[in-house]
Amino acid sequence: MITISRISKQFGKKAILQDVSLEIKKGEVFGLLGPNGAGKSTLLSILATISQPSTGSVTVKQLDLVKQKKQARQLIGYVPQDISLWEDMTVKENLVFWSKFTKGKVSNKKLFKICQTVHLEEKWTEKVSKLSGGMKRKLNIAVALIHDPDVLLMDEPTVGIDLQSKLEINQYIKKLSEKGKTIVYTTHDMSEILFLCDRIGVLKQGKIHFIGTINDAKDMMKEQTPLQTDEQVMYRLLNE
Ligand SMILES: Nc1ncnc2c1ncn2[C@@H]1O[C@H](COP(=O)(O)OP(=O)(O)OP(=O)(O)O)[C@@H](O)[C@H]1O
Repeated sequence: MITISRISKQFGKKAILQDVSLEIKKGEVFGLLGPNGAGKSTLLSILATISQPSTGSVTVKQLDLVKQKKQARQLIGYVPQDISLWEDMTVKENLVFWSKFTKGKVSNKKLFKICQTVHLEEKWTEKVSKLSGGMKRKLNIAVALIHDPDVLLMDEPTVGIDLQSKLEINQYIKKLSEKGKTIVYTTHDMSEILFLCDRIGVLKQGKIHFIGTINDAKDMMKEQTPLQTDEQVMYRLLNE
C-alpha cells in the first residue's frame, strides 16, 4: 500500500531522515516509534504530502506522492500532532469547513455520521472552544475521515487525553484497520503500541533501526536474554 524508497530529508545542512525504506501493507496498523526528534513527524508529513523528501520516493497505491500529489491526496487522511480546528466554530461548522477541501460535496448527513463514529453527535452544535481536550482530539480524527481515505496517518492522536477517551479512540482505530484501512501511527505510549500495532518501525536520529513485529524483536534478542515480556522487548528496542 505504502512504499517508501530510500528517502532522505535535509533541513539546511541538517540531515533529519537518512536512507529510510519501508513497506506498509494494506490493513495494517504500523507503529512509527522513536525518541523525541528522531524524525517521526517529518516522515509523516512527507507521507501526508505536506513536505517533500530531499531524495528518494514514496508511493501510495503506486501513486507517486510528489508527481501525482493531487490524486494521492484523495487516498490519505492526516491527523496532525497539533489540533487543527476552528475554536469559534461548532463541531458541525468545522466538519463542513474541512469538507470543502475534499472532492465533491459531502452531505450534512454524512458529516453527522462521521461525528457519530467518534461519539461526538451530542456536541454537533457545540462550539469547539467548549469541548474537552479528548473531544477535540476525536474531532481532529473525524476531520481526517471526511473523505473516507484508504490510509490514515496519525501523529500522536491521543496525547494528553483521559484514559477512557484514549481507549475509545484505540478501539475505533482497531475497527478501522479491520475494515481494511491502513494506519501509520506514532505514539510514545507503550500500552497503545502493544494493543494497536501489527508491526513497528523504530527510527533513531533519522535512520531505521528496526522493522518487524514484537515477536520478531523477541526472537532477535532471545540469544542474549530469553523469556522477555513485550514491555521489556519494547524498552530495549527503543533504548539500545
Ligand atoms: N522545519 C524544520 N526546520 C528545521 N528543522 C526541523 C524542522 N522540522 C523539524 N526539524 C527538526 O527535525 C528533527 C526531527 O523532528 P520531528 O518533529 O520529525 O521528530 P519526532 O520524532 O516527531 O519528535 P517528537 O517525538 O518529539 O514528536 C528535530 O531535530 C527537529 O528540530
